[in-house]
Amino acid sequence: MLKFAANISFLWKDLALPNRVRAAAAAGFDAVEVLFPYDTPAPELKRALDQTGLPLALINCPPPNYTGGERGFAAVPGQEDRFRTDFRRALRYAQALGAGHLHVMSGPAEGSEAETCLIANLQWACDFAPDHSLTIEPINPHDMPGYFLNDFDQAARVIDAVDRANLGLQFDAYHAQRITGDALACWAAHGHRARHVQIADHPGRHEPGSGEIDFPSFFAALVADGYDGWISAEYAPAADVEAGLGWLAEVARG
Ligand SMILES: O=C(O)C(=O)[C@@H](O)CO
Ligand SMILES: [Mg+2]
Repeated sequence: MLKFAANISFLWKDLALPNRVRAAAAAGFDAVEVLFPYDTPAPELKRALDQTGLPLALINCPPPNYTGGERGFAAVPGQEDRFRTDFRRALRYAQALGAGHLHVMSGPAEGSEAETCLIANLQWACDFAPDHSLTIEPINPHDMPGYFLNDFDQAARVIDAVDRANLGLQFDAYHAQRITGDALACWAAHGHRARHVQIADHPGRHEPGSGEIDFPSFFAALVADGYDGWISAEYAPAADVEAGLGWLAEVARG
């Protein structure tokens, strides 16, 4: 059975973070994910998670000092010490909250030197946290110009080169559609590497069903392929969050 998480960095933005967890539980989600939870004291968030019983599926690395700064350092040559410091902090936060995955952001870079740097940093991180699941996510270059990891073949190459069991692909159907023009074909090629899935339709990055991605077929492919990880709703609600949740009942749960 497919399991759905609410990305509470995108959903219920008008509420305080702990209350977004409560809203996700009330709306029927099975988990939450938070991109950058670091401005909220971990015990406050933990209390809401414990009260609702919702697990935290994922957080992003790097942690603090992110706001207004770069989107990670993992692929930036010369920033290896910064990467390690950030990673250790993010890991502590992930462990305090029981976060399932840590999404390691590659940051702004280009070229083969950056790829070599990313591979070495990920090998270090995987070995530093062998019991923790790490993910990398290709992000489309229109939304995040200059971000290093912007292609699924590139992500596959990096994952294979890192060669650690605790690193996997974060497959975002919206980015897959925007990068390749065909999210389903992209899933067919790369889904076997996926540890975590995120969804939004394209264009617009709104609710599934609002754009061109065939989500019933996408969900059917996940089921057929035995995908058993989280599917996180990482979209900008077209209007009210609850009013846009018809897809959860109708499309995803049949
Ligand atoms: O932008 C996305 O898509 C993500 O999943 C984020 O983790 C990037 O911050
Ligand atoms: Mg995403």
